[in-house]
Amino acid sequence: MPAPHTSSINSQDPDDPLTLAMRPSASETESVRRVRLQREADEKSVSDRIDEELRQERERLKRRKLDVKLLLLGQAESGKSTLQKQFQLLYSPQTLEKERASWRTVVYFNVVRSLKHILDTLQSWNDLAEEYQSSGGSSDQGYSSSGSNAIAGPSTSRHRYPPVASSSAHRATESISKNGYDSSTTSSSSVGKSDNPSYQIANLRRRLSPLVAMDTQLADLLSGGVTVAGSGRGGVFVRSGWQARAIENSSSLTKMGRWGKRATGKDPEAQSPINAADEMMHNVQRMLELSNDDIETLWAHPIVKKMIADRKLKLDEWSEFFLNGISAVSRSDYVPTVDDILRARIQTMGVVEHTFNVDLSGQNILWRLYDVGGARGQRHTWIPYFDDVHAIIFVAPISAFDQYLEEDARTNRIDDSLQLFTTICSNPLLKNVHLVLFLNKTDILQSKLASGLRIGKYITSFGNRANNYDTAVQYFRAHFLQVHRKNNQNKRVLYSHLTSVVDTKTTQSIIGNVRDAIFRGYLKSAALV
Ligand SMILES: Nc1nc2c(ncn2[C@@H]2O[C@H](COP(=O)(O)OP(=O)(O)OP(=O)(O)O)[C@@H](O)[C@H]2O)c(=O)[nH]1
Ligand SMILES: [Mg+2]
Repeated sequence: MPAPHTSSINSQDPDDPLTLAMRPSASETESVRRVRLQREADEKSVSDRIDEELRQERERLKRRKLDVKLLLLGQAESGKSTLQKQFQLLYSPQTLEKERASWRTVVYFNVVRSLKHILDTLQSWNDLAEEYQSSGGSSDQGYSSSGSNAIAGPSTSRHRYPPVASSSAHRATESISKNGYDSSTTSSSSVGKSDNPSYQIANLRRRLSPLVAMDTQLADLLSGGVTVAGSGRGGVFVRSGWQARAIENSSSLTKMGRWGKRATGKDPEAQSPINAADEMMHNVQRMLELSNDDIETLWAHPIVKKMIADRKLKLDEWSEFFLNGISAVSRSDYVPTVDDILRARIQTMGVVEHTFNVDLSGQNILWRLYDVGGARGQRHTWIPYFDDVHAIIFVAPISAFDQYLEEDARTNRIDDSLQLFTTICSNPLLKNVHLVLFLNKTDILQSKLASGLRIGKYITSFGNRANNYDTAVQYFRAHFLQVHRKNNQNKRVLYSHLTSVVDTKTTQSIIGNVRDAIFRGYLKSAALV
């Protein structure tokens, strides 16, 4: 059916009132006629263009109807984006390869945030640290509120060099040399001169402060300067497209010669934001390289180890991963490996679409995978995607029994996952959707139980069950299955898997099974249409 505006211009019916109204007057001069004809031709070309756009949009929607749509849902930090990376690695490895350099910004940010968290925690416990000192950091007696300033050691005012809080990357590197970061003037061995742990920590704090001060600038670079309430210790919310910004930075860095030359300030391009970002990344890399020994010393420090063992210092999985591998990360030629990319952590903001071409039984089908932000403040953005989705993978981290939501410190994370799963299972819009449950982070569950953490301490209904992996998995699985059973009017099947989505080999084989099952459901629903 033609669009209304075309019918009014082209209508040829002589009795049509609009045609009558638009008929040229009998006294129309030649020049007026030419102008009128030109105007009508212009209007027709605009109208034809709009018609063509509408036709293309209809085509696109028709094709879109044939695409498989898959939503990844679950609370923050459950592993949705990590699972999305595994899909990407399997079906579009070249795009992950292209993004590889951009992940360096995220890894640096993860390292800097982790150092900040360690130093802040040490500082906040400094009043209680006397026993740590007197026991050489190996006491089992825990902390006492002795009121000493032991861990932080000399107060800031007694520091030989004031800590650097400059927001300028350039000033920060300058202060690194002044503060003795330069390995030719000071090395980490000077830290070890004193046997006093508080002195050691204070010294490390001072030396690492310029690097730690880069935290906000790295966050701004990743988020494009958009700060969102609820960006927690995990870091920063990023929208889709953040890689493009970071890739631009990385490629211009490569052009500069492997972090080599710095902008002189004479080149007008040096004033551009990209160059400011280049310079900042260059400085962070140099700081990391020069601080490598200090980071290793801090990370291996008996007080830090003891605080982790006593659970006074809680670190996220990515913190431990990158601090353990700091010597590789701090090298000037560091490029994140696939494993690093799978471990790197940034919070997803809103809903991000990823597309893959999947070949199945001779058919090439486009899969649209939607990765969502799982924090509470992000969940309202999911709803528009419920309309025509074919399948959902719900990711629930069952290692999180001893953790609480960052957005609500009173809610246990397993409870939150179960509540969220209830709302998904009971949503009428989703009643025919193929549902898959990933009970994720089983590797972390295993190591937490091996370290003696007791589930019953955090989840009272676990009671006196055996505190081992099989019992725990059975218990958590039963709870999720029960939620599904109670909210399953349509008698749909729930497919569940025990996963550790950082493990590429097993995850990719699970993805293969999930893909086949989703595709069977998709073919059935396509046959019904
Ligand atoms: N060890 C281990 N780490 C995991 C696993 N799954 C995810 N992670 C890590 O957990 C962190 C958070 O994972 P993400 O995939 O970013 O979490 P998300 O669900 O996308 O979080 P939001 O975007 O905030 O909703 C990352 O550092 C991952 O590497 C797992 O099975 N085992
Ligand atoms: Mg995410």
